[in-house]
Order: sequence, then C-alpha cells, then structure tokens
Amino acid sequence: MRVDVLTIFPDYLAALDLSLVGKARRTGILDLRVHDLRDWATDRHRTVDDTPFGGGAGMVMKPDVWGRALDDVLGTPGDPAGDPAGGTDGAADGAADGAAGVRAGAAHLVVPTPSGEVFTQRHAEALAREEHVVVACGRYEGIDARVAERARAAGHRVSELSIGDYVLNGGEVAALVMIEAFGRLLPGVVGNPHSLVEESHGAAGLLEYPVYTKPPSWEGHDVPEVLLSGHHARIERWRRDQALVRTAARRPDMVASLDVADLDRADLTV
Ligand SMILES: Nc1cc(-c2cccs2)n[nH]1
Repeated sequence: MRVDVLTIFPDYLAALDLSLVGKARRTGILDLRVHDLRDWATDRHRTVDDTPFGGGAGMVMKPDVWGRALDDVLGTPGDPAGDPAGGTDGAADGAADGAAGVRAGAAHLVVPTPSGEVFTQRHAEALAREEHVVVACGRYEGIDARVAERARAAGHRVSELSIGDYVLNGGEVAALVMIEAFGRLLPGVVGNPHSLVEESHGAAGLLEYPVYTKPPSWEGHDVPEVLLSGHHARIERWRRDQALVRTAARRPDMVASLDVADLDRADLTV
C-alpha cells in the first residue's frame, strides 16, 4: 500500500518511523512518502496561504499550490500505477523532491478537517483496502474548498474526515491517527492477526473487555476468579458480558446497533 502525506510540517510525521508502522515501512508493507507542500509554491517565500474571500480572521491555503501538488501525487484515475519516484522514504527527513513528477495510480484523497464525517474503525478498514491513499494536511483556517471539488471532478474519491469533535491546529495529528489506524490493519503488520478481531470497535461492535496479567493479587486488588479457572467457556461468557456492560455504560450510542438477543441473555449484573 502506498500512502502520500502532503504537509507544511513534514517532521510532524516522524512518529510514523517508529513501532509497527515504522516496521511496515522498512519491510515494504507500507510505502509511506511525506512531501513538503511548500515544494509546490512558486514564489521565493514559498507562500501557501492567503486572506479569505468574504473576510474573516485567519488565512486560507491557496488552491493553486495544492492543485500542483495533488496533480503530482494523486496521479490520474485509471492510470496504471506508476513507479513512484518522488517524496521521501522517511518521514523524519523533511527534504522532499515532491516537485519531481511523482506518478501514481488513482488514489483516494483523505482531507482531515473538523467539519468532516467522523473517522471510525469502518473507515480504517476501508482505507486499509486501498492501494493508494493521499492525505492532505491543512493548516490555518483550512484549504480552499475548490481543491476537494477539483479532485472529485477529476474522478478521485475524496473523504473529508474528522477524528473527533475538537479543533486541532492542523491535519498532521489527524493524519498520524488515521495512518496508524488503517496501517496496523495491513496484513503482516501486527504479529497476531487474531488480536485484531477481539478489539474494541471490531466486528462484534463492542468495546473490549477488561484485561489482567500477573500478579493474581496486587495491592489488595484481585483478578476476577473466573479468569483463573481455566474454564474457557465460562471465561468467554464473562468477557462477552463485560464487553456488553462496558458498551452499555460508556457508549449507549453503540448499543442501539447490537443484537438484542445478546443484551437479553447477558448477565449484566457483572
Ligand atoms: N478532528 C479534527 C481535525 C482537525 C483539523 C484538521 C486540519 C486542521 S484542524 N481538527 N479536529
């Protein structure tokens, strides 16, 4: 899978050199390239923003700079996937030769924004199935709306996604969140793929049950007896009930979509 990130703060993405996503990059599972948007600016100050039409505070990111960058990175829908030549092979080194012709096949453009559809595990699962994702990290008051409009008109899928109802200073943190969320789902990234099944927000649509490890008693707090019983059926039932109780208590919005039989049967007194 190829992921391109366009940002004026390439070093923000350095965290993607670490841990499982970093290993996925080094083993070739994830081809992540970080580009400095200023490489597509045309003036000597490498300007990427300007004042908003209609007035108001702050600055808006210029459509022409984004247009040139996305033309190089998105590629053209239907093109055979080219052998990408541009961008960096490490998030840390911000030097990007993004201006070089980076060719790629049709890509899915993701634009982090507080005014987007809320990003969920379903989005992560869908993005993990893409061959090429481009993340456009906006700053200031946002990116000129015509940039997404033009990408859609050119035939690209464009998803404007929020990672939650709060406002960040830029899209880079949201990009880190989303790339980790879908990157970890790529085959070969996490050691035990089964662990992906039982996670919160997984296929069961439940929050995860509480977990414990040694010692069995710690400062007067004991591990629930059932987990020490070796009785696998009882343990499975207890975990399922705990997941139901947690979901009902913490995320009533998720309960609505649960199979009622589960709720009726569960021992919710746990
Ligand atoms: N969920 C979310 C996204 C954002 C931003 C994306 C780009 C600039 S600010 N804030 N909050």
